[in-house]
Amino acid sequence: MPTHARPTDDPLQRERAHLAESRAALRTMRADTEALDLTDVTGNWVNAEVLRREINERIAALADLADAPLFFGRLDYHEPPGGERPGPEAGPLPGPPGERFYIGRRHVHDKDGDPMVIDWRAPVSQPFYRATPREPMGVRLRRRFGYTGGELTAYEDEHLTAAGLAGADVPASALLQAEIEKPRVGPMRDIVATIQPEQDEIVRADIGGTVCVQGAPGTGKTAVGLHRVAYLLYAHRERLARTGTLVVGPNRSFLRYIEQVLPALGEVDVAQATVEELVAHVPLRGSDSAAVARLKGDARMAEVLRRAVRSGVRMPSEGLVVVRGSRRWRVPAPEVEEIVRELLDRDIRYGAAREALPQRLAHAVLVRMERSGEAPDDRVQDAVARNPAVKALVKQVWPVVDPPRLVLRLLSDGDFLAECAEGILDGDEQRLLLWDRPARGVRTAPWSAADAVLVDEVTDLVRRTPSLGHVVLDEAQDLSPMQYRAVGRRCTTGSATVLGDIAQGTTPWATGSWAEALTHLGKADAVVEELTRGFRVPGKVIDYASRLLPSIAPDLTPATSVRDSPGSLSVRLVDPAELTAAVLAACRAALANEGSIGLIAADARVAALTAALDAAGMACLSPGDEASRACRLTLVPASLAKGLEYDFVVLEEPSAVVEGEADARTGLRRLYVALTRAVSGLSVVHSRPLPAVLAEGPVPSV
Ligand SMILES: Nc1ncnc2c1ncn2[C@@H]1O[C@H](COP(=O)(O)OP(=O)(O)OP(=O)(O)O)[C@@H](O)[C@H]1O
Repeated sequence: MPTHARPTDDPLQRERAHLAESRAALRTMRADTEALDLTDVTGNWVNAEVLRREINERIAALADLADAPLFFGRLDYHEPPGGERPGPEAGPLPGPPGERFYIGRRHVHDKDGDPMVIDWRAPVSQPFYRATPREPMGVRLRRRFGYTGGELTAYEDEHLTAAGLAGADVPASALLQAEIEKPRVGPMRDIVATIQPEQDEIVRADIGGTVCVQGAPGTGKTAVGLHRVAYLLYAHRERLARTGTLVVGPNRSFLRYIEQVLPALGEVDVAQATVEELVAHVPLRGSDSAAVARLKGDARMAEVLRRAVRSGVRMPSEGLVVVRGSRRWRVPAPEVEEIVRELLDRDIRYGAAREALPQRLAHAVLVRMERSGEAPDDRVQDAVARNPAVKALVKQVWPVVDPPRLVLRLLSDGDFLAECAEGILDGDEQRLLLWDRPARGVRTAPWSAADAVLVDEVTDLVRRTPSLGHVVLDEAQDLSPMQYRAVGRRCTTGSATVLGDIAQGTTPWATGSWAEALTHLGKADAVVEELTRGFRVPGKVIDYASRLLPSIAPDLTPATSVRDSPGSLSVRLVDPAELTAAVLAACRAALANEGSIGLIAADARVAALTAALDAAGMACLSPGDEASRACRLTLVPASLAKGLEYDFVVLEEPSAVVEGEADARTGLRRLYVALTRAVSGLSVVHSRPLPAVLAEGPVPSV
C-alpha cells in the first residue's frame, strides 16, 4: 500500500491524518454507491427492486458511525503477508517495513482501489488478534488505537520481533484493560477491537464443524458467538445468504440486550429467536410441573412420538382394484402390504412416504398392464396414481397426520399413550404425562412449552424441517434433550456454535454434560472448548460467587478475572422490617456511580419492589429495556438475569432467590447467575441467613 507523504513527524498526527483520509474515502465510496444509475443494468422491475435494496443496504453499511471508530488497530508486516514468516529466532529484521494494514469494522479503499482500512475478518487481520512475540506471524508492529468520543487520542505499540522479546508472553495492554473496565450502559457492545486469542480461535473456527464452548460467567461466550456469526457471514457470505443463520437465546429480554451487536458489525441478516419461538405450533395456555416438564423433555419421548406417528398405518384388508376403460387391474392385499412395509422401513419422513405411496401402487398396476401386453408410459402411471381407488386406499392405510392433533391425542388418551409408550415409559410416567382432563380441541388444549416441543418433533417426523447454514445456541445448558433435538434439526446440514455454562443450568432438565447435550443436538463430534478468563466480574466478586461451585458444578474450573479493579463487594445484614428501605438505599448509593444498575431479587419480590421504587419516586426499567442517562436502574427478576450484566448490582435476599426454585441445587445455580452479573461492584442486602455455602469463609463487609 503506498504510504502518503505527511507533513508531520508526530505519529499521533499521522494516524489522525490517516483516519481523516479513510473517512473521506468512505464518504466517496458511499457517494459512488448512491450515484449508481440502475436504468441500464436491469431488464425488469423485479431485478431493479432487488438491486435497489442491495444497494440501499450497502449504502447503510458504508455509513461512518460516530461512536464506532473506523479502525482500531494497525499491523506492520515485515514483508507482504503470505511471504516467508520469520520465526522467533530470526529476531528483528533490518530494512524497510513490509505492508501496513489498518484494521477496522469494514473495508475502505481509496480512489485507486488500494485498501485504507481492512475488515477485521479478513485473513490479513488475524495476527492482530493472535500474534505474540513467541509467534509473530510475520508482524513487526501491532498498534492499538484509543478513542475518546470518536476522536483518536492514543495509541499503544507492541514490537513483536524486537530484540529480547522472542518467546515472551504478550504484555498486558492498557487500552484493552481500559476497554474492559469501561462502565457499562445500555445494550451489549461489540468487542471487535479487543477479541482475545482464545476467543479468536472460536470466532474463526471452520464452518464445517460444531464448536461447543463451556465458559464461566463473563468469559465472553455470547460475545464470541455473535462475532463468530459475523465472521462466518464474511467468510461464507453466499452460502449463508442461501441457507440462513440463526441465534437462539433464552428469552426476549436477552435477545433485546444483544440485538445491536450484529448490526454494529455490519450484519443485519441474522434471525434471532428463543426456542419457544422456534416451536410455536400451538398457543401456549398451560404449564407443567417440573417433573412433567422433565419427562416431556426426555429423549425417550422421541421414540414414543415416532411410534405414535406410525401407529395410524394400517395393513390393507383388501387389495387394490383399479378400473380403466373396460379393464380391471387387481393388486392383491399381500403385495400392497409389502409396498407399505417397504415404505415404513425406509428412512424417509412419514409425509414423504405418504406422497410416494400412490406412485408405488400405480407402479404395481403398470407392471400388470405390461405383463398383459400393454405399453403404458409415465402419464398412465400418473393417472393411475390419481385414480380414486388408489386415493381411497392411501387414505385408509396411510392416514394424514396432523401434528398438534396427534400430540393432543397422546396426552389425552391413556390407551393410545400406553400403546405408543409400551416398554419405553412405565405406568407412573404415563400417568404423569396425561392431562388432568382430555382436551377437546387443538385451540383450547392446555398446551405447555414442553408440549410445543413435542408437536415440533412430530412435525419433523411428518415433514423434514428446513436446515439453516449455521445456528448459534446461547445459554445452551438449559435445554431439555427434546429441545436440543428441536434446535439440532434446524442445522442438520449446517453447523452450530453451542455456548453455555453447566454451573448456570437452572431448568429442572438442565444438561449434566456437554457430551450428552451434543448427542441430542445431533452434533456428537463437536469440539468442546473451555473459557475461564472472565471479562465482566471483578476478582473479589467472582471469588465470592465461586464459593457455590463445589455445590453446583464441582467439575468446573472457577473463573478468573482479567479486570484490574478488584471491584467492590459488600454484604449487609439488616433487620427484616428494614429490608426494602436498605435495598432502596443501596440502589441510591449505586446510582451515585456511573453506568447501569441492576436490582436483582427473587421473582416473588418484584411486585413489592416495583411499588416501593415507585413510592420512593425512583424510576426503573425492565430487563432488556435500553437505559438512558435519566433512567439507569433496572429491576431484574432473578429468573431473567441470565446473560445480562450491569455496572453495579444490588442483590436482595439470596435465600429468597434460592427458595424461588424447585430444588436446592437449582436455587444455588440461580443465585450463582445473580451473583455474577456485576461489572464494577456487588452489594448484597439480606435480612435472613445467607445460604450456608455462601456464608462460609470471611463475610465481606461494607
Ligand atoms: N475480549 C474482550 N474484550 C473486551 N470485553 C470483553 C471481551 N470478551 C468479553 N468481554 C465483555 O465481557 C462481558 C461478558 O461477556 P459475555 O456476556 O459474552 O460473557 P458470557 O460468557 O456470555 O457470560 P454469561 O455466562 O454470564 O452469560 C461483556 O461485557 C463483554 O463485552
